[in-house]
This record gives sequence, structure tokens and C-alpha cells, in this order.
Amino acid sequence: YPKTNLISDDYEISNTVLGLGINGKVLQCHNKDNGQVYALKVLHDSLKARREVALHWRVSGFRHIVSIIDVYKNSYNGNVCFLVVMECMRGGELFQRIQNQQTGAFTEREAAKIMQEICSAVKYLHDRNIAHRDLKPENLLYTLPDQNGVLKLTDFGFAKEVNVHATLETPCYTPYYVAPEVLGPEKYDKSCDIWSLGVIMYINHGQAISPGMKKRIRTGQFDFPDPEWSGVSKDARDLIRGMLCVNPAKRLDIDQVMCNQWIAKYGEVPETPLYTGKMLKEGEETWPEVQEEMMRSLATMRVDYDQV
Ligand SMILES: O=C(Nc1cc(-c2cc3c([nH]2)[C@]2(CCCNC2)CNC3=O)ccn1)c1cccc(C(F)(F)F)c1
Repeated sequence: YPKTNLISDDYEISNTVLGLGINGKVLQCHNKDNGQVYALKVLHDSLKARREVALHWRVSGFRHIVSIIDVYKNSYNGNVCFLVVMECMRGGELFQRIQNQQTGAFTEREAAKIMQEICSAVKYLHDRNIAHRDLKPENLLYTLPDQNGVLKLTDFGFAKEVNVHATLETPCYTPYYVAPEVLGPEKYDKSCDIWSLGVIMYINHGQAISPGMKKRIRTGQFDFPDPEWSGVSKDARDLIRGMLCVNPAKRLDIDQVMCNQWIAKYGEVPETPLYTGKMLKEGEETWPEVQEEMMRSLATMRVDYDQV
């Protein structure tokens, strides 16, 4: 349960802003006892904030999820806010890493390792009936800036519990007879996470998500143009097709993704150099558009599926 003493008893809060989240901003702070640096997310009390804290707290501690150290519930002149102290991820965001990839080209095996790490975080959530619903490169951070850095997922501002009523209200249904609509739209929330994984993997392979890209993906007309895709393994392309499948009911689920050879045996994926580094460097000016494009797509998916 959240601590109710003032956070300033235990932490020195710096005004270094590390970033802005959906429900609040992220500052740097350090613990007065051990002098350690942490990240602090300030959330003004609301149902969304309580849901974000509750869900993040439930999954904190998994290797590829940013862990929560402490949660304080403090009130400043009347309004209550939640103060979430997290481990400080010093390695920055995933694509900054790939962008300034110094040591030679970014290879397909590195892309496979990254995907395996993100997919294991998504599997951990989906197995607990939680959909993240805001999977994007900016929410994937490294613990350290060097090769030992571990990739972790953060920002549960859009996360939600799914399939929750399937277990409560209809305990008696036999899974293979129940009509899809009985399971409710929630099951689509998980499939929107899979779609995001597909886009992340597609970008990882050096495909700039041009504005036209979203239309092509939604209509399933995206392709694997040469020369970027010539060397990329068939497993990888089949996996992307399965994750970017337009019909959410036909899209792969996280277990099918995890057992694809490209993910399961990422250590054996050929070290084919990918165009990502070049694309992210050259495409620097298009990168913000790409991010906006992804934000819009995620927002539309959240609306679509919530209305199903
Ligand atoms: O962002 C850093 N550390 C960090 C950051 C977060 C963090 C949480 C959230 C976010 N970051 C974002 C910021 C905007 C982009 N999306 C992610 C929005 N939502 C969140 O919930 C959590 C833990 N450590 C960082 C980067 C480089 C150096 C350092 C430092 F110098 F402090 F070591 C910290």
C-alpha cells in the first residue's frame, strides 16, 4: 500500500525532467539514505492514475519491466497525488540506442534479441490478463548505456485488465463453444499489443514508417521491398506478417509469437546487417513523424477495440 509520509522525508527530488508520461511527468530523484539515483513519476490522483499504479505494481519485478521501488500517496494543498519511485534507467530509449549504433551495423540477431526481450515482457502481462496498449519504442528503456544494459518496458498509463468478466460472469462456458463476442472487446486489447510488436519489429528492420505506411498496414498491403529485406530471414518476415495481420482475430497471439523460431532461437539468427542504423540516422527528420504516426495508430486501435 502507498506510503503516506512525505516523500521529501526519504528522497531529494531534483527538477531534472526525464520525460513526460501519459498521466504524469518523470523526474530524477535520489534516496537520502543510500544516495542512489531513481526516477520519480508524479501522478495526480484519478481513476486512471490508480489503475496505472495498481497494474504496474502488480507486474513490477519481472526482468523486462521497469521495477517500482516505492509508491507514496501525498497531498499538496488539497490535491492528492501518487509518487511512483522507479529504478533509474540510465540507458535511454530503445531507438536512441539503435540510432547512435556506433559499433558497425545493427544486425538481424540484435533485432531478434531485442524482440525476444520485449515479447517476454508482453507475455508476462498477457499471461496475467493485462494489456499494455501503448507499446512503442519510447516506452522501452535500457538500464545502462552499454552492452550490459537490459531492455525494460514502462508506462502503464493505458494498461488495462482484459478477459476479466470472462472468468467472473460466465464461469460455466466451455471455451471452444463460446461465441467471440461473449469474450468481449477486451480480447482485442491483447491483439493491439501484438500489432505494436509487429510495427516495432518492422522499424527494427530499417523500415521507416512513412505516413502512407499505416494505411498499407491496415489494408495488409505492406511489403518487404528490396534491398532492405533481401537478406532478412523468412522466419522474420512470416513473423511480421503474422503480427501485422489486419484482422485482430487472425493475428498471432503472444504464445505463437514466442514460439516462432526467429524469436525462440534468436541466438542462431544470422548476423545480417540491417538498414536500421542508416535509416534512423538518415531518416532523423522523419523519425518524429514516425512516432506521431505510431501514436495515432495506437490511439485509433484503443478507440476501435473499446467500441467493439
Ligand atoms: O529516462 C531516464 N530514466 C528513466 C525513465 C523512466 C520513464 C518512465 C516513463 C518514461 N520514462 C517515459 C518518458 C517519456 C518517453 N516515454 C517513457 C514516459 N512514461 C513513463 O512512465 C523510468 C525510469 N528511468 C534516463 C535516461 C538517461 C539518463 C538518465 C539518468 F541520467 F538519470 F541516469 C535517466
